[in-house]
Amino acid sequence: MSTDNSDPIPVTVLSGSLGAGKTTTLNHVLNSDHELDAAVLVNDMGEVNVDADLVEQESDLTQEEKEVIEMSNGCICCRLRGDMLDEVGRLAETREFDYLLVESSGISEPIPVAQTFAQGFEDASFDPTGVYELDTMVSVVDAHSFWQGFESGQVLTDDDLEPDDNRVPEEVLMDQIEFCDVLLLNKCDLVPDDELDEIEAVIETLQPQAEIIRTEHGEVAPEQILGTGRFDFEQVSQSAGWKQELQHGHHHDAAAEEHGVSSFVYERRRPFHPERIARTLAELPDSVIRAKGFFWSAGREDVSMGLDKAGQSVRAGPKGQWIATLPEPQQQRYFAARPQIKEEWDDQWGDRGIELVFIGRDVDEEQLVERLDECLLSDAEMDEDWSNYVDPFAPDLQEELALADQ
Ligand SMILES: Nc1nc2c(ncn2[C@@H]2O[C@H](COP(=O)(O)OP(=O)(O)OP(=O)(O)O)[C@@H](O)[C@H]2O)c(=O)[nH]1
Repeated sequence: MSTDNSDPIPVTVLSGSLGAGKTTTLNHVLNSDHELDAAVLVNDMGEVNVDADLVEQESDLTQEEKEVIEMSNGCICCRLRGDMLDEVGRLAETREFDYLLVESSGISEPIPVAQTFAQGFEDASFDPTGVYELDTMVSVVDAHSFWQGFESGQVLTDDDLEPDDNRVPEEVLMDQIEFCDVLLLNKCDLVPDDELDEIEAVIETLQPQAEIIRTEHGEVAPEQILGTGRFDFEQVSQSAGWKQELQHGHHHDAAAEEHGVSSFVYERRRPFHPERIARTLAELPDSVIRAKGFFWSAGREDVSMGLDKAGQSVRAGPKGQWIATLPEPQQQRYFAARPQIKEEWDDQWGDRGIELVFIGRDVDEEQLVERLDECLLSDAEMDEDWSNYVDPFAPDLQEELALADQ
């Protein structure tokens, strides 16, 4: 069976940390669905592409039925975005197959891969839109090393990533959890059930919309990750728990609460004292797994500061603009689109304020709120000249938050 030439070829992308079980899952699916006429694109960081050999060896499918394209020495999401499109373009022209499976390497990030398929890539010779259609974004998460995954504290080396990209493994893991349609919690054979329940409660809070499937040795039914039709760029971009919480308010999840997993929004219309909040953010308790949002730092009325905490990694710094600093016509457009902004407008400060989401396990919410409140300017400080305050934040979010005396 092969697809009609005019139908777009569905694509499933598997992301996941190194060793999470992507290849194992891929082999399981290829071996259990013999009707499937799939091309497999494997992107691996190593010089020798072991994964492609594995896929070839273990699958009964003949070379004619299945094409394995190896791509080495780079990460799909950056250097090889163009190369990946060249390959899938060549595949689309010369081979007939029903389905494209992409295994992206351990540190590659799911969002750029999805963007490449959904929107193409400016410098590439091949435009995938209309030829390919992203069907399902799958993230394979290693249950056995789940907690360590948020504690790496490592910095990826220059060899792993583009020079302007200095993200740490827990941030990439967070993207994999937050940006997927189906999440395979793999290696469940190595973890006791009560701990799996706990891990699942955390994942559900970080990512309330994906389907979570527990697996052992990647044993998933092919139809759970192929031809699901679940992918929708807009929807998945909005699916992260912190975004849902900011946009739609708090949602009670009994299962999560039973396991001590909670989330809340901290919202104030007053600036933080820059040094106090920098210290507090740098010292957030380990129980806070995820924090995200924006805040107003006194003395920096020109920009909104962003906060992005994933596991041990914390970034805070200038992120965006306040609507209050935009030219009048642009402000009017915001008011028209979101009347709530106008309703909450402050005569003096406009939309400046604080909105931070915290997600964690066994977080002492009361204590954290108290600590954050202490970082707000006092009434006396509100009348001070804020321009004398020291700004401890880096000029952008490229650097992790670190305090000089720590
Ligand atoms: N115990 C156990 N081992 C597993 C499971 N799934 C995979 N493994 C083993 O974990 C190791 C890594 O699995 P792979 O499928 O190669 O992982 P990967 O995500 O493709 O790894 P990279 O391609 O290196 O990023 C292999 O030795 C697998 O046999 C599982 O569910 N349980």
